[in-house]
Amino acid sequence: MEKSYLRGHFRKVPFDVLKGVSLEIQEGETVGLMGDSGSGKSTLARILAGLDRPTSGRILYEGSDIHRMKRSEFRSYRRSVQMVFQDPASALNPMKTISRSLEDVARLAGVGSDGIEEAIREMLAVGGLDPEVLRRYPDQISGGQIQRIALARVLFHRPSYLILDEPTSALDVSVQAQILQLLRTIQKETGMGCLFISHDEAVVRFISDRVVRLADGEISSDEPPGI
Ligand SMILES: Nc1ncnc2c1ncn2[C@@H]1O[C@H](COP(=O)(O)OP(=O)(O)OP(=O)(O)O)[C@@H](O)[C@H]1O
Repeated sequence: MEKSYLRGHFRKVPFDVLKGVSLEIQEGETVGLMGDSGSGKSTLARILAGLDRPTSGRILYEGSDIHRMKRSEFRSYRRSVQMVFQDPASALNPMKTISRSLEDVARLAGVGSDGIEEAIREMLAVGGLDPEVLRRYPDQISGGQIQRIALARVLFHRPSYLILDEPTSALDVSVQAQILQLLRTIQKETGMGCLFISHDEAVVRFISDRVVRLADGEISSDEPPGI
């Protein structure tokens, strides 16, 4: 798969970010993706989540090219492959309490009025969150709590795959460790496949079954030293 962006003010020149990238993630597998800043990690993540298109090449899901799917199939793909970003605060409406935001998630997932309370309880449990957070606004809770809420929200859609783009980079080391532990528990319980993007080698190695590296637009497998 290839991806080029057009660059330049007067004359647009294509800039190749991804050149012949090939990556397969098996069900239940966690692949760590490392690479320097600007190497194209987020570009690849967005393409895999169906938020952007490759310039050429295909994204196959259960054997089907996602950009040749029927609209309803593509929508279902978008639900099956969820993404968590580095700055989840921006994904929460600052004008709504956490309770209202979680209620929206449940409604969007098709939960009726009588199931909302139970859905919110489930999200709190998955994120290991105190119900106390419900009446607060996003700027009244910690970065770790926001990331737990972000995880609980996407997991409510029961995704088959989760793409995490630097999900713990903005957090203190101790909070980072708690979120990674939570992720490990969730991975074990759900059997989800994950693509975990980080520039932090220790974090990537802790969470991943295998690690790949993106450099010069290409993917190579990254073996730990000594193997
Ligand atoms: N929409 C866009 N239009 C033009 N160029 C873009 C666009 N999005 C990203 N780029 C460029 O593509 C390259 C790869 O960006 P990308 O964000 O994918 O890298 P990254 O590896 O995730 O970087 P970081 O680790 O700093 O987040 C960068 O040079 C960036 O400037």
